[in-house]
Amino acid sequence: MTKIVIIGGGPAGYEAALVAAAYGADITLIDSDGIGGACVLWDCVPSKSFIASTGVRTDVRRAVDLGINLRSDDAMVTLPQIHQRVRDLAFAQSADIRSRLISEGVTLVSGTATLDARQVGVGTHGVNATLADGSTQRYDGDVVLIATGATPRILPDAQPDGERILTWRDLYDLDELPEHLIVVGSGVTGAEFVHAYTELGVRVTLVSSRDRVLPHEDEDAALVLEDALAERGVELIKHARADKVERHGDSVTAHLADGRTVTGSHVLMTVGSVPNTPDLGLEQAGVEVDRGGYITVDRVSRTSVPGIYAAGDCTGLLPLASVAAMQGRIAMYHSLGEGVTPLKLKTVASAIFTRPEIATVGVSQRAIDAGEYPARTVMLPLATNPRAKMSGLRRGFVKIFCRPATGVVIGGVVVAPTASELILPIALAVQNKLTVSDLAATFSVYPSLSGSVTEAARQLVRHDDLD
Ligand SMILES: Cc1cc2nc3c(=O)[nH]c(=O)nc-3n(C[C@H](O)[C@H](O)[C@H](O)COP(=O)(O)OP(=O)(O)OC[C@H]3O[C@@H](n4cnc5c(N)ncnc54)[C@H](O)[C@@H]3O)c2cc1C
Ligand SMILES: NC(=O)c1ccc[n+]([C@@H]2O[C@H](COP(=O)([O-])OP(=O)(O)OC[C@H]3O[C@@H](n4cnc5c(N)ncnc54)[C@H](O)[C@@H]3O)[C@@H](O)[C@H]2O)c1
Repeated sequence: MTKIVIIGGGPAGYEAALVAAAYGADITLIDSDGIGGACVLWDCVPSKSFIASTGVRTDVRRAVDLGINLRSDDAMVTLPQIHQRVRDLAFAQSADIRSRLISEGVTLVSGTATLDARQVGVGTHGVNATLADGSTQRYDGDVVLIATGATPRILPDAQPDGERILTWRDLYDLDELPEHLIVVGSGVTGAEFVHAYTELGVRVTLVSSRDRVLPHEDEDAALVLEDALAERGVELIKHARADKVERHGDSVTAHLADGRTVTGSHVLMTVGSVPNTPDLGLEQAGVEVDRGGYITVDRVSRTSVPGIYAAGDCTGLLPLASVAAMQGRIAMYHSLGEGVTPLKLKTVASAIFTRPEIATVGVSQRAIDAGEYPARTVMLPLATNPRAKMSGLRRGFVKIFCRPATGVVIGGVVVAPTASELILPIALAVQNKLTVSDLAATFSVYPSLSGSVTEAARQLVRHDDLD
């Protein structure tokens, strides 16, 4: 029986354990902070649960456009209740995953693991775990999977105090809403929290080091969001890098590199993450890392040491829960000698949970514009969609990209309130190499927002696609 030791109980680690259990492997999973990982306990699940509450206020705010007079100011926010709901959901999901792992026969160890550089025999790797009582325990595996995730990046001169200078993991401990929240960093995490707090009626200032919000995402989509945020009163400070954050009593001041300052009641630092790799004993074990500390892996999750695999945010390939889980599963299939399809990032679908949501899959507009992929493209505003008109939606679009000659769909972007759901038909097309003709010939419900997906495909169909 193959002995597998997994370090880290997030999506990369627990999904790997479930796959390996199905093949009858002997699995030990060691986690320091809780099953489900940062994904379930601090990052993805809590933020999406929090945003679900703020979304109710979005609907209340928009109700007036549809003839229902609800004043969003009257929709009182009970912050402790929202935070309790967020925590309850996170802990319940963690408990669910824990029970499932135990029922599949996975041995769970609560402790902090490091690789043991001492090789016991050819092809056996040692892992030492420091347990809660301070004792250490050694576990040997034919295969080791490192899935230790990442931690919020902290700027040396902006140390979080958990009260006014915050990372996103501190937010659910606040007793009251900030009066004026400064968000530093306009990536996906920053954008989602700017959206959420604005919906709760908080004054928000966003400090962006670039010329726009979401610098790595589709530009047209980012501009729609920027416009929506501006309408809700968000102040965007562009080309601004925060060097230092200082607290004076009940206020905080962010000092920008060009000398400007921004003062508010709280600051939320969303300046990215760093991999949890420094204390794992990687160097002694010969596992290669890159300059950022991310573990170098190939498309089947192998590290530089045979038998040691790595998956998820500690590899820095694409920090998404779905990708982490897939890397973990791939590692197990490969190590157990099962058939495996190497990771293909070009088919990954992802979404940003703002209002409107932004969802993307496949090749980006930027790559097409840069000439990396020849493509035919279409951008169809939702304003032309009957369901959008009925629901009073003013913003959003569907983009589809296809190969010039064959019409095979290679990517797409959806900006809509439910873009995270609407991206699926385009993701299916990308994954299965369907053509725009295939999409165009598919019945969509009338009236529906997904009708814009089939309509956009129809606009890309050329007569020669139909030959
Ligand atoms: C605010 C935010 C929102 C996000 N929202 C989404 C989203 O909506 N959708 C999406 O797909 N992705 C989202 N992500 C990304 C997603 O959370 C990560 O990609 C995912 O958590 C990666 O999973 P992982 O298994 O690699 O690591 P993690 O979930 O970080 O789990 C790693 C685990 O390993 C443990 N560990 C670390 N070191 C050791 C050690 N030495 N010994 C034992 N255990 C150890 C950690 O404590 C942790 O429990 C979001 C990220 C952030 C920051
Ligand atoms: N909905 C989702 O799926 C979701 C949500 C959140 C995060 N994520 C994942 O996490 C990844 C990381 O996202 P993120 O937003 O946490 O990090 P990020 O690294 O993508 O963005 C951080 C931003 O902060 C800026 N920045 C860094 N230092 C700064 C400074 N001193 N002053 C001002 N700005 C500064 C950077 O230029 C960057 O634009 C995403 O790419 C995504 O894969 C996913």
